[in-house]
Amino acid sequence: MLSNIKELYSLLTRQQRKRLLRLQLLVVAMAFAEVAGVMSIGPFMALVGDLSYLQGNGMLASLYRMTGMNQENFLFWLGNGVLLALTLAAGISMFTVWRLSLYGHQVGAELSMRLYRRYMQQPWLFHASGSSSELTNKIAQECNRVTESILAPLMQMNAKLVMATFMVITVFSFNPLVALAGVTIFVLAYLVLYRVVRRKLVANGRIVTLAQAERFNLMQEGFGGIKDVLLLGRQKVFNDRFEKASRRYGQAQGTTKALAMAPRYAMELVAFGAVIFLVLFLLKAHSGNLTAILPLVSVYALASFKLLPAFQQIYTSISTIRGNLSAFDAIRDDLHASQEGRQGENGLSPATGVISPQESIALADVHFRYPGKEGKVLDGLSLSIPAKQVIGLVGPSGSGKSTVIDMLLGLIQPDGGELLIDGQPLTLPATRAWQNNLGLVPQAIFLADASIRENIAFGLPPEEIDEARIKRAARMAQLDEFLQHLPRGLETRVGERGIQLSGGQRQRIGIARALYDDAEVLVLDEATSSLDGITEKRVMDTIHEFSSSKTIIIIAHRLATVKQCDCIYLIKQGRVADQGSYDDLVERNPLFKHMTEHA
Ligand SMILES: Nc1ncnc2c1ncn2[C@@H]1O[C@H](COP(=O)(O)OP(=O)(O)OP(=O)(O)O)[C@@H](O)[C@H]1O
Repeated sequence: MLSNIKELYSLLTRQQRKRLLRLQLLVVAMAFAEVAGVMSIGPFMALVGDLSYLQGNGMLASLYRMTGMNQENFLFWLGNGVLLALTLAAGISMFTVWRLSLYGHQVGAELSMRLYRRYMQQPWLFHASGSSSELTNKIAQECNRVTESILAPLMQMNAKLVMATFMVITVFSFNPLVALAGVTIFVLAYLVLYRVVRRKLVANGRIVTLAQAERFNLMQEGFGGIKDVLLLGRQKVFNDRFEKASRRYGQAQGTTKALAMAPRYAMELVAFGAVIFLVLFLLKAHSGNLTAILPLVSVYALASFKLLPAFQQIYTSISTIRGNLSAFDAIRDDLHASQEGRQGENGLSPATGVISPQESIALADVHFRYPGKEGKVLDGLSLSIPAKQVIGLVGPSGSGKSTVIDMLLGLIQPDGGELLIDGQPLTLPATRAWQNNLGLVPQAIFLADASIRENIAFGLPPEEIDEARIKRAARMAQLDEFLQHLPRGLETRVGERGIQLSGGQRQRIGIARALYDDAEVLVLDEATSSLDGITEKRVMDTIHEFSSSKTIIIIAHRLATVKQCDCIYLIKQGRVADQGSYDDLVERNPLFKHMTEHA
């Protein structure tokens, strides 16, 4: 557990470490205030028991003589003084606890920001081969567990440990034997309890992590594929699986919480027993003189009143941390990686500048294999796309067309071969500038639960959206007529993932999105497959209209879509099998001819 805490500390930024150090001063101040508050009760109780103390030579007697008050008044004001000391101590404690809790939660929030930033910066392949529910779970759930169940308890424990140490030292100075006996009893009792439950806590932590990941997965699968779920009648399967995972989660989490809190009652019993034993012991030692033992008993009673919850808090913190370390395990590697990434963050090319192809975009003898997959998807593929022309990519399903597009877009890097812009290889740092000039309409268009306007200007804050560009893009994507029928026009919300729209409407918003930035290279990956013949023709005519100013790459299964292309590449098993105009290919290529007949 200590090594994990050290590791967590190493993940803090320099400012966070400095702040933690400053907080320690506050923690020490709190401990002092608490101890002073407790100690001040001693002299007061001594005086209550025996007013003759005021006649002696002690500090209290000198103070009494200085004030010139009568005995009752002095006792009254002394009582008020003690109360003030206790109030001050409570105030400082409240303030410290507030600052500590704030610190823990701010660090937690920063960790989740770090993870979000890291995942957002990962290349396409990272996302293409992973699960988005896993990432969401790590940021939302595991980070929350680290915050609530590791960082926050650590902060609490930090304060209580310092306070308890100060308190024990002070009690020690009053009567070492009594203090030693008391502390030994408590520490031993807690140690025994902790040893007994430790294993259970670790096992529970793992169960919580696994069950929670499964719950997130089921939520994403269930709600994401609700249409299939409803049609296939799989609700029960999903419900059962969710129920099982939730039960496991509830059971483990409940047990962990109970195990962290349960010893309180046993410990209260031990504490009361100890106080009774102490009173009896002191009475015996002072031959039954109650006045003599009253101050000592009051200090011990108040000290244990403070120490008992402190011990309990330390124990609860340790068991909560132990039960949730698995949450830290789940995000540890990503957090380390995010720390390394932070240094390189400035190295990311800025979103400024564009690379504008004047002659050609080419792939030269490229090879590519998806990580973890056996065969090559692209196997020595070469093609050249003249600038300002319209090019079609066709081929059987799975032949590698989308992979070619991802490579042209700079989303994946070839294992061998090169992407050449005007004959120059595209370097990694220049990729951002290249992408600034690209517009893509993907097969599956992601729509956010926002207005049509916000979806066209995807990701831009509303104040930065250019109205003229929105209108132009909507017009070119043949959205005008559709928008006229909507009472709220561009303000209409589309529902999550555009659920309130038809496939064709979604596609046209996707096309408008690609046109919004007026990119010089447009890539349409099955972009018009959901449009009816007439709308598709209108969209394609508009696209062909600006073919003299843009380079356009079209993937289509419906071969009529690529009929007007200047050149068509036929892709087969990761290579270019043939190329030429539509008519040429129909005439000479049996596969192409076959495809036209069955399109
Ligand atoms: N993210 C990925 N991870 C692993 N393999 C992948 C991934 N994406 C695609 N593949 C594999 O690569 C091969 C080519 O896929 P690709 O999507 O490029 O083909 P395509 O010609 O565009 O197909 P379609 O016309 O059906 O869209 C397929 O066998 C596919 O299983």
